[in-house]
Amino acid sequence: MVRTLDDLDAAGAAVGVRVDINSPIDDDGSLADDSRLRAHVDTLDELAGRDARVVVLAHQGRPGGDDFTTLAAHADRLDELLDAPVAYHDTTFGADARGAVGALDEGHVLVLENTRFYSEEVMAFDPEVAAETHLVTGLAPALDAYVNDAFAAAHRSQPSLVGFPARLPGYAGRVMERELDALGDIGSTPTPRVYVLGGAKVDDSIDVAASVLESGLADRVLTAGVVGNTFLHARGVDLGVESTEVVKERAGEALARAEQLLETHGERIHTPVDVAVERGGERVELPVEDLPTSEPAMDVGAETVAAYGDVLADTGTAVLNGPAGVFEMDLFSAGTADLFEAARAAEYTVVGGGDTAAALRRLGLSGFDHVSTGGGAALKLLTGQSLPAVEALS
Ligand SMILES: Nc1ncnc2c1ncn2[C@@H]1O[C@H](COP(=O)(O)OP(=O)(O)OP(=O)(O)O)[C@@H](O)[C@H]1O
Ligand SMILES: O=C(O)[C@H](O)COP(=O)(O)O
Repeated sequence: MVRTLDDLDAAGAAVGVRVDINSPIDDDGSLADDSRLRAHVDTLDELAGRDARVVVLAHQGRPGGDDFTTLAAHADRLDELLDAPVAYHDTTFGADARGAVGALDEGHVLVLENTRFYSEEVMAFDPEVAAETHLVTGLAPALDAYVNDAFAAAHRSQPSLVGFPARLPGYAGRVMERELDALGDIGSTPTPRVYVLGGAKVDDSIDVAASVLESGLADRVLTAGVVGNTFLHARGVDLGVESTEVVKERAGEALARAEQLLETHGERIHTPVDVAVERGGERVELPVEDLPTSEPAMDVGAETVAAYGDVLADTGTAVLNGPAGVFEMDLFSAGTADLFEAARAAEYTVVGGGDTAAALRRLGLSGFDHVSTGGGAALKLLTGQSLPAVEALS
């Protein structure tokens, strides 16, 4: 059982709060999207409002990436979003950081530097070993408690995620609590359970399909996007040169696994019955029987949405991951918009995936029971696996 903020005596305490505010960064170093910061406002304002001294720990990007930057801009934006005053400090652990935490007033928030500026934080550790890292031993003495609100990073075993709770009393923040409530026990949600797998991370989606079909978590898998094209190809449909190239590039060795899955669970895996292409600047929908075509298949067609809609209307739980087409282009957004709309007919709907959440925002889709802040972390829970950072809290 994970303790929550309801169990924490916050007043006057120095509380380290691990959040996931890893965000897209513009060329000039500013934040291109602040939705991940907004997600943590409740947790941070609640703690500050309860007179905690709030110390924010977070990562941004990976070493070597263009988005691997300081958290100064994140602190500035949090200062605008939170009721509490927010300051930034340019180290994460050591005497300097401990001094800044010691000087922090009750009800104030201090954002420490990007945890991944330190090499230990890009490695995976068992919690007992993570508790001995410089990052943890160099900051924990200044803290009274640790809150993990970083659901989207909870599939990582890095020191800031699994090391602190070995040294300090650990609690789940409000984001973590909501995500675990919605996704933590997917096996007890209403049945039949249908996984709708789209998007372009084909190998990941094939892993998910294999896992949920074999464990029985999924009664059916509906495929769309490049994932759908891959299963069509694996079923022996010739999509045409362009789409076949994308499928081979995206699926790689996973293509053979898709073929095996069709052999063992083929009757539970649904593939598109029509696809949309661009012809003379117009959207044209082609039945699968009319393939191959020289244009790339960029979306599912209306017949597919109707067929999948029939399945979803009799569904207990719909789990949606990945858009049904290239939703970023107006010509190919209909499949995603209409399929997600149809999924709302299910008794309980959960949506996971970073690009999927962006698609919902862009297409103005709402009304799902739960939209996860996490990609990889959500998928782990949705395939019935546990998360190291949550285990470390328990
Ligand atoms: N038929 C298609 N052809 C090419 N690209 C497609 C097609 N269908 C969907 N996509 C692309 O798939 C991308 C999103 O796929 P992805 O698997 O990354 O989604 P996600 O699971 O929500 O994201 P994440 O796993 O990063 O949280 C979009 O950029 C979209 O344009
Ligand atoms: O954006 C994410 O998925 C999380 O912040 C985890 O980031 P990572 O994949 O670089 O560990």
